[in-house]
Amino acid sequence: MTRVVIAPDSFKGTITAADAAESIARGWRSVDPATEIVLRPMADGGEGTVSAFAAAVAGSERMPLTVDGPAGARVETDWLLLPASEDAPRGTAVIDLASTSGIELLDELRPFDAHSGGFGQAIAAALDHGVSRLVLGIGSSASTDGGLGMLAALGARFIDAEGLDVEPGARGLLRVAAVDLSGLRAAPEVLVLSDVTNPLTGARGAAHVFGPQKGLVDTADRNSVDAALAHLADLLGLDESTSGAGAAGGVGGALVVWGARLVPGAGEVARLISLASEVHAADAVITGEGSYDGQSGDGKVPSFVAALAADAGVPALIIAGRITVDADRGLFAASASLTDLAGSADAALAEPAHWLTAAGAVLAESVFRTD
Ligand SMILES: Nc1ncnc2c1ncn2[C@@H]1O[C@H](COP(=O)(O)OP(=O)(O)O)[C@@H](O)[C@H]1O
Ligand SMILES: O=C(O)[C@@H](CO)OP(=O)(O)O
Repeated sequence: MTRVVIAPDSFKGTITAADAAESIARGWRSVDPATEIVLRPMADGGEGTVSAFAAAVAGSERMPLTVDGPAGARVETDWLLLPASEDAPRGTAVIDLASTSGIELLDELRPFDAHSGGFGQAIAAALDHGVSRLVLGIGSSASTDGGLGMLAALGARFIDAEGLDVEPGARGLLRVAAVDLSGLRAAPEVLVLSDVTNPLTGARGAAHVFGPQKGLVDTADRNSVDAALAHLADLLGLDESTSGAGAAGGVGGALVVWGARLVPGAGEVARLISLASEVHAADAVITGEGSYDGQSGDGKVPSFVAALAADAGVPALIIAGRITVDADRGLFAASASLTDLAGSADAALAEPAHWLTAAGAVLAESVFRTD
């Protein structure tokens, strides 16, 4: 083993992608100091997307602003201004929803009241600045509001049966009777990096798949929100089956209505950091995320990196905070779970860097045992 690429996503709630990659490298080097290690922290549109661009694009500038967070309290955040280029003469704004309306900004889950308004406010700020192009990362959201909050911040109106504006969040979504897009700001060129490819509704849709992690724990509640998303799609003329429309609680679908183009985020970030050529030149690639589970096949970082590795004929290895029984282990030549190594989820969550280093060593040993 002479060259190893380490390309994890962040481990949500515990450690950034960059720190995770360094910790894994430390563990690998403790087994084989001679291996050349290439660090390529990844993101998929969810948290860490702006950071990945900031690290990769020279001359980019953080633009601070304050928005209404997912629970209403003000959040100090920023968007990223990429330098002007031939095809974007007034610059490109990169904004991630995780930094304005993300689940990690909540003190407690608010399945009916959390909303995506702050993301719309940040987009409006970038439009006010006059940028030529928007690159929007979506994922890691706190809400299932169908993108109502975001579109409202951009000038749309969502009206109840009495003709009044509905309240923010899924609570308002459940009562929408009509939409008025006449005041919606015009979209420039908008590229959306989506962390998942799920449709808006149904068994693989926003409410049923990502609702529970946001607090929509009752099946009856998820069914109501799912039906409300379907109604919203009808009103907006959106095809519910659009790939990625179910990302970030339906923000993906709302952005399609605004005229955006949705692409799988992992692929776009990988292109930016030249991951494919690094993987081709490697003897193995290590990826990872907090929870490697049944959702991870839908365009998330580990399955994307595994596909790149398969194309290159290079073995892929995975480290995750936990690996559930429904996860597809078959994509990887070896795996390590921090929860198993630490003996409990609490222990793994308490010291992520320590257990990532241990996992890096375990994977290196497994490779050298079979060499
Ligand atoms: N160090 C860790 N040890 C154990 N589990 C972790 C660790 N870090 C994150 N997790 C688990 O991973 C979950 C987040 O999953 P992750 O894959 O990072 O995000 P997502 O699936 O939303 O992209 C957390 O809720 C937590 O349960
Ligand atoms: O925000 C969400 O609804 C989901 C899917 O986009 O993101 P994550 O799986 O990262 O929590």
